[in-house]
Amino acid sequence: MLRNSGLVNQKLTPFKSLTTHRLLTNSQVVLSTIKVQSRPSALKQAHTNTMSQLDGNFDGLFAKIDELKPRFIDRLAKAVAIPAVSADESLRPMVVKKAHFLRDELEKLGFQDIQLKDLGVQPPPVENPKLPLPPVVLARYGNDPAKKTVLVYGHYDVQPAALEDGWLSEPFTLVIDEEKQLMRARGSSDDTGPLNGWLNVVEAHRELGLELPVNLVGCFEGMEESGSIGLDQLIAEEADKYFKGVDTVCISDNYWLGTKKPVLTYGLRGCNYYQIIVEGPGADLHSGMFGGVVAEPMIDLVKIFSSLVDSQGRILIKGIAEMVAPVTEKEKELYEKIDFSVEEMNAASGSQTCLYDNKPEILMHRWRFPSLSIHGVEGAFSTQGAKTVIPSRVVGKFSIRTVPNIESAKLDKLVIDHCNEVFKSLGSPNSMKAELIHDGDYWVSDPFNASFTAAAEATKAVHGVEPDFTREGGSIPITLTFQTQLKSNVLLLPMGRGDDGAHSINEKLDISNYVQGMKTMAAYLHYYGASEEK
Ligand SMILES: NCC(=O)N[C@@H](Cc1c[nH]cn1)C(=O)O
Ligand SMILES: [Zn+2]
Ligand SMILES: [Zn+2]
Repeated sequence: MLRNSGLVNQKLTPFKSLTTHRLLTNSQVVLSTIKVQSRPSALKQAHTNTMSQLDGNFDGLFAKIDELKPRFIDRLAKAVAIPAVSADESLRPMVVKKAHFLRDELEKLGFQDIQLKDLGVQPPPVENPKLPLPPVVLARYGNDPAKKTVLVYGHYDVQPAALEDGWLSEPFTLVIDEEKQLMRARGSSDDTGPLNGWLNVVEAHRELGLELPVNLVGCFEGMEESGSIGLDQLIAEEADKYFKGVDTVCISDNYWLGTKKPVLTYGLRGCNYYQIIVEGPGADLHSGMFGGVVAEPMIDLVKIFSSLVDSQGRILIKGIAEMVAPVTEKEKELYEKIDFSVEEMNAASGSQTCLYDNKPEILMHRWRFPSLSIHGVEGAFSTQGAKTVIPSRVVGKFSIRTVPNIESAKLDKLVIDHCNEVFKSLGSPNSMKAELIHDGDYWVSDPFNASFTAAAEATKAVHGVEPDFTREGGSIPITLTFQTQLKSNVLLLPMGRGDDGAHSINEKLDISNYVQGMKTMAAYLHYYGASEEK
């Protein structure tokens, strides 16, 4: 269980919803009317039009985003209030409800061709074999052949959260901490805040009567936190249909490395998630009557767990290290230049538990080496007190973050064979099954393209500094699929900070990151729309 960070004496304001929204009607939307024969000359014309509307600076657009801040916070408050936890089967209706909320917001903002794509039922392993997957929400804004098309991806599902885990306030209520100028709620940073950012950018343009410089295609899923199940297939099916003509993909679903310097991200680790089911006695038993007499599933599980990884974070499963790409001399130079420190790492984890004492090693272990994490045990006693029970069935959960050049299928075999061997060596009469729950590939790309350049220019325009180019230790399973299926570049443009507490207790998004993030998104669209190449 995660512990309370100990923050006290804050000035807290539960966010009060605004009751009035002034929205533009469709007739107020300024869409380009340029009719074109050839794309390059049309693009040039379109660039001139959209950039000239801004007169070469973003002052008006940025001022509008500042002005609309209360409305944008209101939208976020409404969105995070829906507990769309994809990993909790009982909350699946809430995930679907949030898809409907998103659809309604898109409709109000004048998005077109809004579709809720049904992905069928969730494949095994799953408790309820009829559990429907939440829909993928597709929408477009503008369809002008003279403009470039940017696909923006986000996810509306969130990680689980419970007050008793140590949250300072109810996780599905947006709370504004006035003193720290931050918004706290599950999903504020990962990924409801950034997803809302795209909607807000469109709203700011509409309010100004300012044409969007690109066509936008929105692809918003509700299963990212559970492996993006079903989305690969949808992207393959829609590559030449809904997604036809997409020039680049922009994902805002990760974080700055630290708390001050904006970054653009060109790499992610993958994630293969496994479970180990150990079963024995027919029911949970009294340990006084059965302890020492029956084989305990929890004891077997702990033995297997301890064979996976050591306390220094070294993976003990044979054959994995051999698949990892060697570190090159040139690569080592990269890490020194990144703005980060051991202190920032410790501050983000709220502890002094870092396994490495220098920046390059921390970054390499976060970005380019695999890691194995043990997440929890289903079926085991986990609350306060001292219950003397022998659980009859336990399900252990762990995952491996993957990196170049780990082959996913080969990894699965190594992991499952390892678990089977260790269990066999225990000589236990219990039964054990190790299996993959879901997986998603790692992704590393070349950041030298028009989309990254536009994002770097946008960052400079908003923050006054050049961004660092970073990789990310987390995973966004669908990134590689977009790149391969749409044959396009993918840019990761993070909104939140490294200390946002995504997946942890007290997840937050600084109000400045929300606002500056939207300005960066908006400027990015303008720079990218005006760029000569894809
Ligand atoms: N913001 C990205 C993110 O949090 N991604 C998840 C994806 C995932 C993979 N398996 C389960 N969830 C992450 O944990 O990195
Ligand atoms: Zn996310
Ligand atoms: Zn996440």
